[in-house]
Amino acid sequence: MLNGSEMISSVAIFAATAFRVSANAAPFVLALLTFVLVKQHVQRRRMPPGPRGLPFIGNKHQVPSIKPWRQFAEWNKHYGPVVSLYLGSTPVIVLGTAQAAWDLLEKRSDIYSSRPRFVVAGEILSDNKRGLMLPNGEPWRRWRKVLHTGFHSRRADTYNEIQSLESTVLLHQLLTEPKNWERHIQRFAASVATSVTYGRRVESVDEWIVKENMAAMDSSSESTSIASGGTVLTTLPLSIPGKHLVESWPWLMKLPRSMQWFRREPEDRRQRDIRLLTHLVDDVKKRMADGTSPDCLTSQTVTNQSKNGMSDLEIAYAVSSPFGAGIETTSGTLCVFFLAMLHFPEVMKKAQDELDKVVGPDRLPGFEDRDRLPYLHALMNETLRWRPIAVLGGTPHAVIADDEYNGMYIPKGSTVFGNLAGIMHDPVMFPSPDDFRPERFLETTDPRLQDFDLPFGFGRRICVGMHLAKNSLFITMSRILWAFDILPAIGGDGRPILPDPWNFTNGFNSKPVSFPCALKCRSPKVIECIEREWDAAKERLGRWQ
Ligand code: HEM
Repeated sequence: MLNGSEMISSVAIFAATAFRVSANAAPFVLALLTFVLVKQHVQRRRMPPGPRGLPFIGNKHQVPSIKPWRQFAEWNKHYGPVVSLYLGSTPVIVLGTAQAAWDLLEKRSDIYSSRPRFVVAGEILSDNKRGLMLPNGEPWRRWRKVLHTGFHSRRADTYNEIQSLESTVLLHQLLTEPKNWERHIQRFAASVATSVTYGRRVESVDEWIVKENMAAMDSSSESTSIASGGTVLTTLPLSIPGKHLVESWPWLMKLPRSMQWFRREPEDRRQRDIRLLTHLVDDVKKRMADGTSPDCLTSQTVTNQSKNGMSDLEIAYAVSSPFGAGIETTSGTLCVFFLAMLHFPEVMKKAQDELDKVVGPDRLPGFEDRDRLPYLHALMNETLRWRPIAVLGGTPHAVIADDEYNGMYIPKGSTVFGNLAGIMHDPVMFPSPDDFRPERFLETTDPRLQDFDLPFGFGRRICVGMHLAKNSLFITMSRILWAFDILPAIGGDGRPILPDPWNFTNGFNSKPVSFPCALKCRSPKVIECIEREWDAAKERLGRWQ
């Protein structure tokens, strides 16, 4: 929807432009506008079905800025698995079933793997150095290769040691300070990210490296949200009046630089980001030189600089990607896990029975138990399905050539959302979708569900940190359930507090709004084991200090 400042600025610009247009040019402009409208109307009739919009603004007024994925899912229910709409002059395609998303974003990924234009976050804020927002092309391929080399399946397993040690720290924190469970989870996710990226762990989410990086990522994801198909996904308060406008009217970039009011704040932020990201890489280089840096994404990428052909600055931006993409997604999914355990205690009990049988009370579960814990594995998949954090499928895709799907025309330049919030609740693929039933992943013979990658996106853009994320989820979920019963907190009136299972944040990633819960240690042996393992872990963690 157009906000107040957008509306005022649009009218002002339109009036100023109209004023300058001479009387002779007016008929030409009118003809041009009519042509655009007629073309859009004709094109729209061949496109997938969808809600009727208005001239110029399209469906902007119908897309809520709060949790737009819910409206998208409603439209998919009403119009079918492929829906089209317009946000301003940008055609938008919303995919509401996994099949439609696989058919287009995977099978045709040669044309569906680009990104929409991100004027503020991509071009101004990061000078096109944040790969998540880069269109399909050589710079994105170089960026992606660095991250793929750092996090492909076998390489991700080389980080098991730090994930295991960090999850031991997490258990100890949950044991000694259970009230702050959410903060401990965030610290775990942040520390895994800094360790695998810069070979340096963090003791607290208040450490500057986390705070500074999160601030950099926040400003980037704020602008990304705004750009994702016009004003959809606007979630954070905007500090730059009229910043939206340049996403809808990129020709404003052609104004003399001094008149581009929307530039100043992101450009200042860019200088700050460059200083921070360069400092982090320099620190790793220094530790590489004196032989104290553990193997990490930055050390690998710096070592291979002549092969990957990237500049120092490109490397600094590329290796920072796990911060933006990996912390909130991992910690948010773990919060969903806590929420689900409160609502479905019978599932928790089943997983604990499996852990007791396979692991027993005398040692912590480890990565070596992975293949012998099928129910736990199914529980992890069900957590990712029940409430996907990347509600709209992460950053939207863009299609770079005209296409046709089941007789429907999809124009080049469309923004495409794989609406995971809707897809994961498609009752045909997931019967009784609101239930939390890990069994659905054990009963299925569908290989796409047995090897469940759907929560991680599609095609060439599929989450590059998927294996690392799955390892983090496995080790934390198995150890937490092995050690604790997750129970509702007790309110002042003596009654259990059960949080609303739909109370989620608005935003690019949507996670449960903070809620209290109680953690009860399952046996005295568990406490002994956590204390023992924590003592042993402290020394080994020294490598990542
Ligand atoms: C539970 C945790 C996670 C979930 C649910 C998740 C989900 C996603 C999704 C849905 C996408 C969009 C894919 C698409 O465009 O089709 C994505 C992209 C991405 N993810 Fe993750 N992610 C998680 C953890 C991580 C971690 C730990 C890392 C870091 C190592 C990471 C790095 C990335 C990157 C760099 C991209 C952009 C890929 C590109 O544009 O080519 N993610 N993720």
